[in-house]
Amino acid sequence: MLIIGALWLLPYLLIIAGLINTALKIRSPLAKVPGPWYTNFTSLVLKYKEFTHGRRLYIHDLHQRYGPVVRLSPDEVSFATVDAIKEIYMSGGSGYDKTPFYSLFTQFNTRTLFSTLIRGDVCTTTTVIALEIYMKRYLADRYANSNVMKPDILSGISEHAKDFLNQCTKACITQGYADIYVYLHCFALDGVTHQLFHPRGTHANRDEKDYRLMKELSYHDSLKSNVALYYMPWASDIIHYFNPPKPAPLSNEYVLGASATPNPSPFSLLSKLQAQAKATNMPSYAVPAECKDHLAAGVDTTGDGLCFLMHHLSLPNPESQRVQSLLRKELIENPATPFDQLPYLDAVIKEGLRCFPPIPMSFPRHVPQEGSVIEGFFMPGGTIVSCQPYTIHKDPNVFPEPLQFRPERWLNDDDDAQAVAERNRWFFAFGVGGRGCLGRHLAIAEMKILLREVYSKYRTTVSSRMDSDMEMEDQIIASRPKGQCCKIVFEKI
Ligand code: HEM
Repeated sequence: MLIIGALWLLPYLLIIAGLINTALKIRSPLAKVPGPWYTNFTSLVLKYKEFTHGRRLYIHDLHQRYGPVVRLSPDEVSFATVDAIKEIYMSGGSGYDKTPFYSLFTQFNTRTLFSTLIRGDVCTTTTVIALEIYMKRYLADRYANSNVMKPDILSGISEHAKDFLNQCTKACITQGYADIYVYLHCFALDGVTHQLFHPRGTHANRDEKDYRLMKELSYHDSLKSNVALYYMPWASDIIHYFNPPKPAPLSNEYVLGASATPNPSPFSLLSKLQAQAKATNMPSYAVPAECKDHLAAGVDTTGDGLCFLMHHLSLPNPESQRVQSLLRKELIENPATPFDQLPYLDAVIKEGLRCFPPIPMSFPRHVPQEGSVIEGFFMPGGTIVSCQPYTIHKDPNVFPEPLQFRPERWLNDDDDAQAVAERNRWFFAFGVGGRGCLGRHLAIAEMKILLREVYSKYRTTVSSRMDSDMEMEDQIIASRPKGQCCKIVFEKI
């Protein structure tokens, strides 16, 4: 009775709570950060943009309007300068830890290198104690350039590049074009599994079962349920009820089986992980979970990056044709030069990753508890801060005419060495610092070997039957060609 009698107070209490909340927001240090007025009070617009594949472009647009520091929500700020990159990602383990966003990437309910948030992180929501950051140092030698450049690894990648070209030329004979999106993702799967599991790597451009495995990995649409899970982990049962997680029987079966292979090749990641598992009491799922993580990290990234790049080189405009001809000239004139000593090839790959970074979206981190000053603004502890390659790579002061695809901007003879060095500092496609990409050398070797295989023998053009959208479409962290199809004609030279 008393409670019902006091109900008339409720609207007043809500108004007072609202006013206190507003006053706190206005007094928050983040109120000083440039950004639309509503981002001081709500994250709803940002969440809506994330839910509708629009986060990256929304943030980019805000940077163009408000400058290099932009408030995205009452507790999130985006930066677009190299000094901010240094502070957030390279402060030598200073405590800008990954946010719980990365919990979306656990594998077999186990945290892995990519989804571990902090040093010595102990997983509370899932079943197993995390792999710690030291694991990265331990595994790093498998991805070091000196390991990737071993003949056993390079010959495997070359073989897979030949399979790719073989599929494309066969498809051109039978249907007049090749859907390179499919065959490039097969190539990326084969390349990464060669490194992970040899001799149990896949041959997706030859083998029907491996091809289906690639399809399972690369053709999914899980953005909305992942965004919902991130913001409402407590509602996971309801979210899964309405949007059940896509089963991945082929990849799970493959990874579990391959991870148990006895005596994998000494250069493989698996050999190192198995040695570690023997020497320590690593939980049983840690080895397959780590392998699945690297599989996921290495397929869409390399496949999408190559797809955007080859599509661009094949466009029917004089500039694309010019770049393709120059690339071919370098490859034909230097058949015996190792692929990592071809400057124009290197510049083409770099420019491709600048214009079309496969992970173009922010890599979110938490400000350490004591707070920090970034670009002159105080960020309270716990603020989410990030930079996104999509915006970093388009700064016109560093990359003049940023929308133009110009490999020459990476060559010393085009400009002075200082400008090129500065551009390298702003190159952010693989992230940087302690949590930067582990597979970068492998990815670059794969891309170079494939482009050499194709462009030293073939001219490529976009097919007249190309009817798919090649716009970048945001997924949860990566972006892929929207239509997931890219029809290219291969013509022997
Ligand atoms: C063009 C291809 C690739 C691109 C653009 C790329 C990009 C990235 C980026 C931006 C990050 C950091 C993300 C963040 O900080 O949130 C990352 C992390 C990572 N990448 Fe890659 N990646 C590529 C290929 C690969 C490959 C082939 C592998 C391995 C087989 C791999 C394994 C990893 C791993 C394990 C991490 C997590 C590192 C950590 O958290 O300490 N990546 N990658």
